[in-house]
Formats: sequence, C-alpha cells, structure tokens
Amino acid sequence: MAKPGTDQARKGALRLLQGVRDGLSLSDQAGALKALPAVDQARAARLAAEVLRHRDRADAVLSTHVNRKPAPQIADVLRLATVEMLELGGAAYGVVDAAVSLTRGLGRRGQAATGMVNAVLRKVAQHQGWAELPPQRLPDWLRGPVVATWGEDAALAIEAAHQAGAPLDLTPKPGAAQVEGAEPLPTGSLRLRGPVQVSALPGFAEGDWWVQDAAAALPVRLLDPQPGERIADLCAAPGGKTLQLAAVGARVTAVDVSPTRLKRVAENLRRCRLAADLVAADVLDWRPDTPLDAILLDAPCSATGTIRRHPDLPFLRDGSGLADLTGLQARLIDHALTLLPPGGRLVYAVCSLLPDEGEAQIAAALARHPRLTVEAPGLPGIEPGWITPEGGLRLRPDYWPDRGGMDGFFMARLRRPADG
Ligand SMILES: C[S@@+](CC[C@H](N)C(=O)[O-])C[C@H]1O[C@@H](n2cnc3c(N)ncnc32)[C@H](O)[C@@H]1O
Repeated sequence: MAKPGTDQARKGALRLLQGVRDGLSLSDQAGALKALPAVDQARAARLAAEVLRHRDRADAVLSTHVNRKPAPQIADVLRLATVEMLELGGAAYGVVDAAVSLTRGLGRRGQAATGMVNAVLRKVAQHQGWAELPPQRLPDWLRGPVVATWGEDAALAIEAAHQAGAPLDLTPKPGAAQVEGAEPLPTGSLRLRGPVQVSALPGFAEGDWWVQDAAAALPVRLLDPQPGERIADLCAAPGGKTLQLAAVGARVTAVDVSPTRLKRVAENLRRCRLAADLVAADVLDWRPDTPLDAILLDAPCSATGTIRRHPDLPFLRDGSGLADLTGLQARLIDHALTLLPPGGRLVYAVCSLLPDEGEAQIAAALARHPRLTVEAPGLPGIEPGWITPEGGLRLRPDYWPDRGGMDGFFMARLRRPADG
C-alpha cells in the first residue's frame, strides 16, 4: 500500500495522471519527475497508480457530494485526496489542506474551486462503506470477452485482483541463495510483499535473481530448456525469459525488433553474469545460422494480463488494433514453425486475458498445421483447472487469491512431428 503523500509527491502524482489523460503510460513518464528526490518520485508513481486502481470507487463517493462535474485537473485532486483518505489511511486534516492548496495552484479556475474542494472532501472524510464498493470495472472491450469466456463472477474476481495490485516476484538463478523474507511459490518463483526497493535487496548486485512475475516465469519452465540446447527467444526484450534460458546453460539467441529494448536485455544479462547472442531484427525476417532445438515465442500482445502492475492500461487502450495484433501473432507462429527442426518444440506465450490472443491462436494454428501437437503442461505448482481443453495453460490474476494473485497469461507447448 502506498503511504499518504507529501506535497511534492502529490504534485508529481497529479502530473502523471494528467499525462495518462494525454495518452502517456506511467512507464512512458518515468523521467518526467526526475527533478524530485527519488523517494518522492517513487511515492508519486505509487499514488498515481492507486488513484487509477480506485478511480471508479472515488468517483462513486465524490458523485454524491459534487453538484457539477469538475474540470479534469480538479477532479484528479479530488480523486487523489479521496483515495489517500479512504484507501491509504491518510489523516483528513492534512489531506484536505493539501488538496485545497493544490487546487489553489491550478490558476483562476482552481482558486474559484477551493471552497468546493474543501467542503466536498470534508464530507468524503466521513464516508462509510468504501470497502464494500465494487472494484474498478474493466473497460467494455475487455470485460465482454472475459465475461463471455469465464462468466461474471470471474470478471469480478479479476477486477478485485487488479485493484489489489501485484506483489514483487523474483526468479532466482539456479543454486542462488534464498532472499530473506521472500515466500517461495509452488512454481519456483520468490514473492515479496509491500513496497520494496529492488536495488537494495540482497543478491541484486550479484545478479542472483531478476524481477519477473510468477506467471511470466512459466513459459520457459514449460519449454523445459536443457544445458547446451540451441534456443531462440523470439520477441525477447526486456529479457526475463532470456535470463531464464541462459541460466540453465542453453545457448540462447534473443531476437527483438527494438534495439533500444535489446539494450535492456544486455544490461540484465550483464548484471546476472549470463550470456546470450542478441539480434535486433524483425522475427518475420530472421532465420538462424545454425539449426535450433527449441523456440520460445513471447508474442507482442494487448498486455491485458498485466493490469495489476499497469493500472493505466485500461485508460490508454480502447481495444482498437486487436485484429492487427492477432494477425501478427498468427504470422509469428507460422514463421517460428518454419525455423523448428522435425520433432522440435515451440512455446507460444502472451501476457493477455483475451482468448483471441491465446486459446483461439492455438486452435487456429492446429487447424492450419494439423500434424502439430500440443503437449499438456506437467509443471510443479500448476493446478489442473488451469489447463485448457486445447492443452494450453491459462493463468488469471484471480488465481492464487490468498497468495497475492499472478499476471494473466496464456501459453502452450507445440511439437512438430518427428517425420516432417
Ligand atoms: C511481450 S514483450 C516480450 C517480453 C520478453 N519476452 C520478456 O520476457 O522480457 C514483446 C516484445 O516483442 C517485440 N516485438 C514486437 N514485434 C516484433 C517483431 N515483429 N519481431 C521482433 N520483435 C518484436 C517488442 O519489441 C517487445 O519487446
């Protein structure tokens, strides 16, 4: 949970929220607050994320006290103060005073609104029943397919998981020391709760682990890489899966279209003292110089499985562009299959909640390539209900509710026939 803000952090959070209204993601704005001390930058980012996670609830409370819809900047001040008081436990007197002074700083319109902001927030401070309000609703373009596939109760559970946010998961290098205070998860990841400064954790400088959601660590476990195998990691950046492959001793070629994002793969490999060949190329144009044993294809997707950690995503996307993405995913699968030797295996993965990007892609790939088989996952920590009728693995944010959830993911292991 984020701590109630300082004035600097509150101003920073409002700037980030304005950026999201202008179409920028919170990650795009990572450098926007660099004039602030690091601690306030981190607080501002957490406050902005909390406002986005609780925006519907804040608006529901505010709507009972506000007569006319306020201007967007003033609405953000009201939401921030509401979330600080009702979600983060901020003391009303400090939060309301800060909100009034932030409003005063918003020009003539702000100066005229200070009385309203003060009066409304004093009433909000008395609000009872915050915890019972329904969680932030998924946008319709995403909620529709989720309800159609898993039902209304699943959509509500996913929304509750998004609102709760995500713990910090680490993937340890094989044989690395345990991280103090981290909970070992049944699938092999380590989990830490509460705000954590990653670079201050033991083992960071030594590269004993890397940050990777427990669900995101499973495609490589499903691929089951062996020491010495030649493996292509297609769409590799920022490289969490490249690190996993290299850490077991596979000979990895990591391909990504973005040279900038590949630099992050190089940095991650360096810190973890691991090696891989890095290739900046469009996967659709790439062929390996030497035959491969296996392929990991972590395809570009809607990233709708990562909303716990990216609560800005529902405010930035409208579902347009999905047809382009699913078309690209199908072309990437078909091209990757041409790179596999007979008998070779390919894991297809997407961090998406949309069946069109997961289950339906595999069904369509099997229809296009009837001799392909799907190998059902037999991994430690996997529950039978997570395996789909196609033999893929569907992961959802509402799974492991008592442990703190996981990202939404779909993955499947495909095998080319040995005779062609
Ligand atoms: C889901 S992310 C990959 C995450 C990564 N596998 C990891 O575990 O850290 C998708 C990546 O696909 C890359 N990408 C998108 N289209 C591509 C293409 N046609 N060829 C190569 N890379 C592509 C993007 O630059 C992005 O880095």
